[in-house]
Amino acid sequence: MGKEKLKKALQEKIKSNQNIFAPYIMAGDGGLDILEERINFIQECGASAIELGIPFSDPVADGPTIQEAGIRALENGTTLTNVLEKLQSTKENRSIPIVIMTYLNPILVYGIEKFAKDAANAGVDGIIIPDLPMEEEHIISPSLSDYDIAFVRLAAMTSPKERLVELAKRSEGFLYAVAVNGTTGARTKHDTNVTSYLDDLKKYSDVPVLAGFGVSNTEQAHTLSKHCDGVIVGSKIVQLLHEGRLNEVHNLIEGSIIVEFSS
Ligand SMILES: O=P(O)(O)OC[C@@H](O)[C@@H](O)c1c[nH]c2ccccc12
Repeated sequence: MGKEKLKKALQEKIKSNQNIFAPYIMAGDGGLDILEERINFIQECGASAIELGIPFSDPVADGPTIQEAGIRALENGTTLTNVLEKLQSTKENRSIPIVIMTYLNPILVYGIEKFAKDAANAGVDGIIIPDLPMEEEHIISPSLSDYDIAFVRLAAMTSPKERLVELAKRSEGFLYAVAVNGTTGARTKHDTNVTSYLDDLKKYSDVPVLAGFGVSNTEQAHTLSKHCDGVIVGSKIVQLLHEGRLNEVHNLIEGSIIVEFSS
């Protein structure tokens, strides 16, 4: 469970020479009743892990696509509590690691210790908290550690080298390399300096490095994966799922993980 499960799932992909692909989905978008079905579908498409977003009223790091998905989920009555309950009641049917992405506030409201305990019990393997700076993370890291939940850190392109080195050292499960200066949202290309940023993070990190923000097609996934271990795709996946374009989700995941040999 937990850290070990996440580590193993990612290492397996790396060993079999595939790129890692971790889709982000918004819990409760389309109703909590279809969450299990969506997780199973993504698992079957060959994803290595799922980043599961908890909807929040003030999602400062998110662009329009994920903001709108969050509003739909909140309107459906989705809360951290009922997401954890759903994960708990369906955990036997799932093998793919789950990483929860939530802003800090819902955890504070829930209670830090109780959150770590209930999340572990629900089969949550890792967590990402984008609005919790490194200087404040001691409020939660001991509880996560007690319950064996991997605490994934986010690296930003604007951070100085020493900070990136420290974040890489602390990160558990994988290191999330934010690949744009801005909010989440599908883009068709990245700045050219992203590649050297990823190369640097690979040097600093003992855990896999995954690039996220702005990835929306297989070409970008391949380009970025040459400089790290794989990608996280949010907005594009959220949009395709919302529109019921499951075939395209499948093609995006499958087409991104398979490394083509160039002659
Ligand atoms: O949507 P994009 O551009 O594909 O980016 C990934 C992203 O959605 C997901 O990882 C995420 C959604 N909300 C976040 C907030 C902070 C950090 C990361 C996230």
